[in-house]
This record gives sequence, C-alpha cells and structure tokens, in this order.
Amino acid sequence: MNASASPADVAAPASLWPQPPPSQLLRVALLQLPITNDKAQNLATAEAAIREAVTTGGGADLVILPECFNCPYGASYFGPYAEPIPGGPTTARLSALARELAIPVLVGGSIPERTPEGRLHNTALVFDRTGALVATHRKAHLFDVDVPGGIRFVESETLSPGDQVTTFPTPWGTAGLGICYDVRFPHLASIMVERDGARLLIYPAAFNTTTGPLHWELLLRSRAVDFGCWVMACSPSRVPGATYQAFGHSMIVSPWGTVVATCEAGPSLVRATIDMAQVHQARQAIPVLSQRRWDLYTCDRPAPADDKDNLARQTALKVNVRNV
Ligand SMILES: NC(=O)CCC(=O)C(=O)O
Repeated sequence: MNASASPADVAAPASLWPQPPPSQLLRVALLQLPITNDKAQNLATAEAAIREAVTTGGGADLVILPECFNCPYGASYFGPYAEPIPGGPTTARLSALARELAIPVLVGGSIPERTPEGRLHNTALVFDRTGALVATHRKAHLFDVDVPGGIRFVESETLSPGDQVTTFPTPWGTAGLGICYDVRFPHLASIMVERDGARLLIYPAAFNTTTGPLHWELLLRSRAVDFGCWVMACSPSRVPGATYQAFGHSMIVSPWGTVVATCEAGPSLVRATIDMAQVHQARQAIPVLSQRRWDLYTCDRPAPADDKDNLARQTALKVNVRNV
C-alpha cells in the first residue's frame, strides 16, 4: 500500500486502528462547503462543519472534505495558498480536530501543497483518531481539458502530478484515495482494488457546470460497479460569482451502483450509514473481479515518441496491472 507522505511523517497504520465493528456499519459524512477567497474563513467553515458532522445527527466515522477546501479552485490561487505538508497550518488544524473529536477517519479534502523543492501539488490528507497523518495523495491526473463552448482548465500550468497510487487501512477495510479528475481513470481504481484490496474509493472533487451534469454521477456509479466498491465523492458547493462554478452534488454510491445519498449544489452535509458487507455481497453476486481475462488485456498503446515521461508512466502502470 502506498501513501505519498514520507515514512517519517506517517504513523505505522495498522496497529492504530481498532478492530472492525462486527456489523461493518460505517457512518459517512460528506461536507459540501462554500469556498471563498479568505483562507482563514475556509478553515473556520471546515472546522464548524466537521464539529457538526461528528457531534450531531448520530455522528460520523468517516468525514470527507472537498477538493481544494482552503483555497478557491483556480490556477492563480494554488501558489499563494500553498503550504508544506506536514508543517503547514491546515495540516496542524485538521490533525488537532481529528484528535480532539477522535474521528476514526478524517479525509481533509485536498489543499495546494508546496514541496521543499518548490513544486506545487494538489494533495489530499488523511488523519486517524489520534491526529496522525496516515496518508497523503498527490493528484495523479491533472485536469487539463478544453471543452469548446464549455470549460478550459490547465492544472499543469501550475501543478505537478503525483506519482503514487494511494490506499490506506481503515477499521472498515482498505480505502483508495483519488482526487477529482483521477476518477476518470479506471486503471487507477483497478490498482487500488485489485492490487491493494480497496473496498471503498474516496474522491475529494470539484467538477464544474459543464462536465458535472454530463459525467459526475455516471463516473461515480461506473467506478462502484466496475469494482464492487462503495464510492464517495465530496465537492465544494456552488458560490455565486466565483470564477469556477463547482457542480456540487456530493454523492455516496453503493457497490451495486445505487446513489444512497446526494444533494444539490448548495452548502450541504450529506450523510449515510453504509454497510460494508455489501461489498462482499456485490462481488459474490457479480464476480467480475475474479472473471478478469488478463490473458486478453494488454496496455501496449504507444505513447507519442516525444513524450518520454508518459511512456515511463504507462510502462509502470502496465507492470502493476499485469502483476495483479
Ligand atoms: N477538479 C477537477 O479535477 C475537475 C474534474 C472535472 O471537472 C472533470 O470533468 O473531470
């Protein structure tokens, strides 16, 4: 299992988790928050929502924040809002909250990260009930798209991609972690599930009003059915006048592909108590994971000859897939 935080930054995971509850019930809360230009305000909004999620409505075991929850989603903001991880104020604040409220799993959405070398990443953070940073994920597939008449966004103008597949243990089974555009890449989810044993896939995300209506629900339900997993995606809410209009519609999807909880575009707390036993049930009933024809599948599509980085990445992916 990989987490892109260095070993010194990450507590030894398995020993920290309590035993899974026999019922396998997991209380999930997605915090669809309004993100403003004021970082302090964004952190205060997140803190208030986390407190509400775990102290009201029956509580929550797994709390998930949106992509870029401390920063407006836009290339010009990533640098000025970036922090080191760990060592920055957002990591410290989330760690303290996870510890104070004893939250079993807090997925601190994502934030812009500045590395010691000066690179910028879009990075998700995961804390356990002791406040330890147990995993980080640097967005692996950058959102570089140009939809005529719709949206043009080029994350790679400012951000560098991560180079890790990220999974981590929880008391309810292994979780896979991606960020937004990563959900479009089933090979990533395949490795989380088929190599690392993920039973739930978590995506802090910020789709938009062009691609959201077309693809958001379709992609989340596809990943759930492709891999017999619970899938959870948490978006910012739509903020009138913001340069990037988030789609909202944070969503929890069962391993059968049903949407068990969602919302519209405004600020929302999306809750569900989910049964992890459904993962086993769905995989037993429709056993596509054990019916794979690896003998038929190859990933030999060549990268453009001048794109050596891409070729190296594809080759690494191919090795991982074929080793499953
Ligand atoms: N923040 C993102 O990665 C946006 C992804 C998106 O909107 C998409 O259509 O994919």
